[in-house]
Amino acid sequence: MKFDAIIIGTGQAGTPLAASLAENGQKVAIIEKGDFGGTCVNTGCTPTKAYVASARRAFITKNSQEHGVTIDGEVKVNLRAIKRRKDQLVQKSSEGIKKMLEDNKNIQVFRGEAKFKDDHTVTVDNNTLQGEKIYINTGSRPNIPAPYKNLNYYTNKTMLELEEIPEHLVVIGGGYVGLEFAQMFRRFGSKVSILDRGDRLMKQEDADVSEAILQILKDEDIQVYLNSEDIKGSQGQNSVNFSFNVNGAEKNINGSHLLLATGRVPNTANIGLENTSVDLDKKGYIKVNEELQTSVPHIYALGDCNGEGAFTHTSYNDFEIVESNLLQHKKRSLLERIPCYAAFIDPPLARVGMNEAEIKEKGIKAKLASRPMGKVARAQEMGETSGMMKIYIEAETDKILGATFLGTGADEVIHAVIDAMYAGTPYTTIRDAVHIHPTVSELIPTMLETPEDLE
Ligand SMILES: Cc1cc2nc3c(=O)[nH]c(=O)nc-3n(C[C@H](O)[C@H](O)[C@H](O)COP(=O)(O)OP(=O)(O)OC[C@H]3O[C@@H](n4cnc5c(N)ncnc54)[C@H](O)[C@@H]3O)c2cc1C
Ligand SMILES: NC(=O)c1ccc[n+]([C@@H]2O[C@H](COP(=O)([O-])OP(=O)(O)OC[C@H]3O[C@@H](n4cnc5c(N)ncnc54)[C@H](O)[C@@H]3O)[C@@H](O)[C@H]2O)c1
Repeated sequence: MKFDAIIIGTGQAGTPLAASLAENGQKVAIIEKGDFGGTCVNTGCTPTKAYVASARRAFITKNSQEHGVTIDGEVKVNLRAIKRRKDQLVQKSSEGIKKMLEDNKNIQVFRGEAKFKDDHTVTVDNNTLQGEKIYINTGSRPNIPAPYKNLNYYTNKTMLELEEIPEHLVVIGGGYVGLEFAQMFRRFGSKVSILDRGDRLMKQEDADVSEAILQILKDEDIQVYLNSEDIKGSQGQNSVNFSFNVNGAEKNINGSHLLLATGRVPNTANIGLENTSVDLDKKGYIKVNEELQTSVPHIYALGDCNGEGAFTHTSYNDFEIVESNLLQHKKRSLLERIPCYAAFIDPPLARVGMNEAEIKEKGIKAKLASRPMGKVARAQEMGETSGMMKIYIEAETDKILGATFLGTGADEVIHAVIDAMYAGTPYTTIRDAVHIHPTVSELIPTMLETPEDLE
C-alpha cells in the first residue's frame, strides 16, 4: 500500500498533522498501537489535571475556616467518583480523535505496532505500507530504574486506575509527575512521602523556588526526603518497605503503594529504526534539525521522542513547524521556540526562558525584578500568599530573558511575559502598561519599576 504520508502515533503532533495533510489532498496512513490521543489525553495532562481539580476542591472544602466557612460533619473523598469523572473526560477526548481520523476519507487508520522495514517502508501486523514521507510521533514512557523493577510499583498510568485511596503513598522522584501526584493524593487523604536522590525538588528551578515548593508541600504534611541515597526497597504482602540514607542517617519507611516518577524515556527502541539511517542520541532520542527532519530528510520526528521538548505544547508546536514548512507560506523553526511550562501543583509553578543559573552560565549581565506573592493584594485577599514572582532582564538590551512565577494564578499570569518575549519588546512595555486591579498580573508592572542588578 502506497501513501503520501505515514504517521506513527496519534499524539499531540501526529493527530493534527494527519488532519492537515489530508485536508491538503494527501493520502495519509496513521498507526496507533494504544489509545487514541496518546499520553496527554489518556494518562497525562487531561486525567491529572482533572484529579488536581478534585484535589483542590477537597483541600478548599477542608480548609476554609479562616475564610469564615466551616463544614458541619466529615468531608469525604470518593476516588471512584473522581476516577469516573476523569474517565468520562478522557473517553470524550480520545473517542473524538478516533472519530475525526476514521471519518476522514483521505486518512486510513491502522491499529497495531508500527515497525520500520527500511527508510520508506513500515509494517503493521500483516500490512506493509510505503510512504513518500514518514512522521514519527511515538512519545515516551515512564523510566523504571532497575532496583524497583521487582517491586509492585505504580506509574502515572496505573495510579489513575486506582479506586481506593492509598493509605501511605511513597513517591520516588520529586519532579513534575511526583509532585503533582503527591499533592493530589495527600489532599485525597493519603499519607505521602517523597524520596528524591537530588538535593532539591524541581531541580531545574532557582534554589529559592525549590525551597518555596518544599515549604508548600511540608505545610500540607507531605514528608520529603531529599538527598536520599542507597534506596533499598523490599516487597511485603501489603506493603513496600524502604530503607535509605539521608546525609548519613538511616531512614526506614513502610508504604502501602509505590509511585515511580523518575523521568521518562523515548519510545524509539522497538520501532525498527535499526533498519533505517535515522540517528539517535545517547539517550535514545531521535536527532532532528530545526525543521524536525531526522538524518533521513523524508523522515520527521515530532513530540517527546525527539528530546526537544517534553510537553503537549512543544509537541503541538512541532506539528506547527512541520506543517508550516510543508504546506504554509510562513516557515517556522524550532529555533524560534522559547521554552515554557507549568507544574500544576497548587499554587502552580510557571516558567519561561532562562533562570538564574542559566543566565550566569552564559555570562549575561542581567537584572532581576521580583516580589513575594505576599505583596500581591489579590493573593492576600484570597488567602493564598505562598510563592514569588521573578523576571530576569538583559541589562544591555532591556529584553526579558526569562521568568519564574510560583503562586496563585501563575500558570495564566506567566503568559504576559511569554507574549512580551515573543514580541521581542523591552521589559518597559509591560512596566508601563496598566493592568487590572485587583489581579495577580497587576503586580508585574509594579515589580518592573525596580529591577536590581543580578550579582
Ligand atoms: C502524568 C503526566 C502529566 C503530564 N501533564 C502535562 C501537562 O499538564 N502539560 C503538558 O504540557 N504536558 C504534560 N505532560 C507531558 C505530555 O503528556 C507529553 O509531553 C505529550 O503527551 C507528548 O506527546 P507526544 O505527541 O510526543 O506523544 P504521545 O502523546 O505520547 O503519543 C504517542 C503515541 O504513539 C503511540 N505509539 C508509540 N509507539 C508506537 C508504535 N510503534 N506503533 C504505533 N503507535 C505507537 C502510543 O501508543 C501513543 O498513543 C504530562 C505527562 C505525564 C506523564
Ligand atoms: N505539568 C506538566 O507539564 C507535566 C506534568 C507531568 C509530567 N510532565 C512531563 O513528564 C516528564 C517526566 O516527569 P517526571 O516527574 O517523571 O521526571 P523529572 O525528570 O521531572 O523528575 C524526576 C525526578 O526523579 C528523581 N530521580 C530519578 N531517578 C531516581 C532514583 N533512582 N532515585 C531517586 N530519585 C530519582 C530525579 O532526581 C528527579 O528529581 C517531565 O519532564 C515533563 O516533561 C509534565
